[in-house]
Amino acid sequence: MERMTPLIETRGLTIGHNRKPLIGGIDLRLCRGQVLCLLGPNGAGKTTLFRTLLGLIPPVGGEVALLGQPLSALSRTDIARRLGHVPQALATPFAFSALDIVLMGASARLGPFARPGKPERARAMAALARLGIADLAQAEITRLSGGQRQLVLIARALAQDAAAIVMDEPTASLDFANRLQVACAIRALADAGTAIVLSTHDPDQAARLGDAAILLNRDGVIATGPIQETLTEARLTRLYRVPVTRSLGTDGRMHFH
Ligand SMILES: Nc1ncnc2c1ncn2[C@@H]1O[C@H](COP(=O)(O)OP(=O)(O)OP(=O)(O)O)[C@@H](O)[C@H]1O
Repeated sequence: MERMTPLIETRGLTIGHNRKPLIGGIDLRLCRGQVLCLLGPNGAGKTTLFRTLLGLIPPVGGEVALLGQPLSALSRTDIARRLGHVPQALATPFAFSALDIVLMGASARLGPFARPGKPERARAMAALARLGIADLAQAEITRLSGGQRQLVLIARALAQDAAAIVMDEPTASLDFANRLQVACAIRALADAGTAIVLSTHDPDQAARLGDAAILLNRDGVIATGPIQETLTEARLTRLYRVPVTRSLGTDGRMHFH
């Protein structure tokens, strides 16, 4: 029974700010090992949806459940146990080490005054190792490349031991090589069981990484469902309000122009 409980589920969710609805009718269901890609033009409401899923702003209507529990009944620590967060970029001027940053995730379950101990350090190191960056543990975060910093942020979410992670444009500021490396790391996490919701402005990336997609613009939810059926020419044209064509590469993957 537990295996069937979605990690994230929304029912009739309306998101918005200060009780003013932005988008309604959001019905999501995300299970173990799935990657759900959120696509939409600037200002559509992707960050607003993430902040709602994380319990940082209240829904204007409808419900969010994490592992079957209504979000409204969960404390911040309970939410952190269920849902990790990878922001677009790390905004810190401080010379934290990569390990310091990941320890923040590993300590998310501790009380506000508890100090991380051996188990938290072990969890943090294991998360760095899973992303192939254990050798960067002592490196100063300000000296890492954008791609390495993004992997550290993903390791921080992983060290939280949450079953699901939301990622706000995790590859937005990265060059081509770093984008591929981070995308591979994300897919590997999902293949190992983590559920991931990510926003992206790149339909090719969504086609490569995603199992499902949700398309949002100011008109609302344009489509949601399995990736192949959702990323159609007609729907992307409607989403972005420019003509979009879809082709199949020699690798069998969908590409969009
Ligand atoms: N704190 C806020 N208070 C009121 N309105 C806000 C607030 N934050 C965002 N908005 C508005 O909500 C709408 C959706 O913004 P949001 O940041 O969720 O879009 P987005 O899809 O993440 O955009 P982008 O792709 O540019 O990151 C925008 O019109 C924005 O101006």
